[in-house]
Amino acid sequence: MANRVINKIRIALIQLAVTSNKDNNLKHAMSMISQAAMKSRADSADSITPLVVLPECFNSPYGTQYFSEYAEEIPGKTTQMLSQIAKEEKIYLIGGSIPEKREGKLYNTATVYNPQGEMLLKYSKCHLFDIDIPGKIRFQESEVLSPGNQLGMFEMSGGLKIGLGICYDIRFPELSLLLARKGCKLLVFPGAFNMTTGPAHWELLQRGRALDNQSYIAACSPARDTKATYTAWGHSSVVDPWGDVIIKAEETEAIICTDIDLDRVDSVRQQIPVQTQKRNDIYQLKDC
Ligand SMILES: NC(=O)CC(=O)C(=O)O
Repeated sequence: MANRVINKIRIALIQLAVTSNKDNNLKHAMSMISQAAMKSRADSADSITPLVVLPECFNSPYGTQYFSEYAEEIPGKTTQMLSQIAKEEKIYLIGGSIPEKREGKLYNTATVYNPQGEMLLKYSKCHLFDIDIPGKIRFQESEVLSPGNQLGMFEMSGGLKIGLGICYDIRFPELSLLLARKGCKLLVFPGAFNMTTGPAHWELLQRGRALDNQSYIAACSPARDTKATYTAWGHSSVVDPWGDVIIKAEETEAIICTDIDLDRVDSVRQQIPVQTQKRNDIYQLKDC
C-alpha cells in the first residue's frame, strides 16, 4: 500500500457557521466533520481517504478582541478533539485555525491530522492581516498576534505533498510559489475574507495563485453571519490548475466536496510549461 501511486484526492470544505459560544462551535464542528467524511465517501467507487478542511478561526469569532479569551495551547482541548475525530472518521483533517497561546504570545494557528489521529503539521499564519480601508474596514491582527516564521506543508500517503497557508497569506505569491516549488500540487487556505475584500479579491486571488503555480487551490471560509462583528464573505471554493473554479459554496453553511486530479496538474504544466521557463538568470525566488 505504501508504494501505491495516488493521483486523486477527494477534498471536502466545511463552510462552518461559527458563533461566540466556543463549546457549541466545537460540538458543531465535530458533527460537520463526520458529515463531511460521510459525504466524501458517498458515491465513491474507489477508496480514497478524504481530506476534510475547516475554516480560519473556527472555534472563536474572528476579531482581535476575542483572540486572548478563546486562545488555547496546542495540544489542548480543541486539537485533542480534532485528533480524535480524524482517527474516528479515518480522514486527513486540516483543522482550520484557532487562536493559539504559546510562550506568552498569541498566534493564528492551523493543525493537520492523519487518519491515525497524529498531528502532521502545526502552521502559524505568517502574514498578519493588517489593513485599513477608510470607511470600510480596519483590521490589525498584529495588535495581538505574532506571526509564524515557517512554511506549512505536509504529506499524505503516497507521498502527496499539500501546501498550507492561512487567509491573508494567499496575497503573497512568493509563499505559494515556494510551496509549489517544493512539490505541492494542492495549496489549501483556511480563510475569512470580509464583505469588502471578499467580493473584490477572494476568487481573483485563488485563480491567480492557481495560474501562477498551475496547482489546485482550495479556500475554506466560515459561513456568513451578518450579525457578527466581522462578517465573513463565505464562497469557499476549489480552483483547478487551469484557473477554473470547479466548485463553490454560496454564503450560508455548507459542505462542498470534489475530486482533485493530480494528473491534471502535470498535463497543464506540460501544455504551458512556465514552470521550466523561469528566467532564474534575471530573477530568483529565494528559500530562506
Ligand atoms: N482575514 C484575512 O486574513 C485576510 C482578508 O480578509 C483579506 O486579505 O482580505
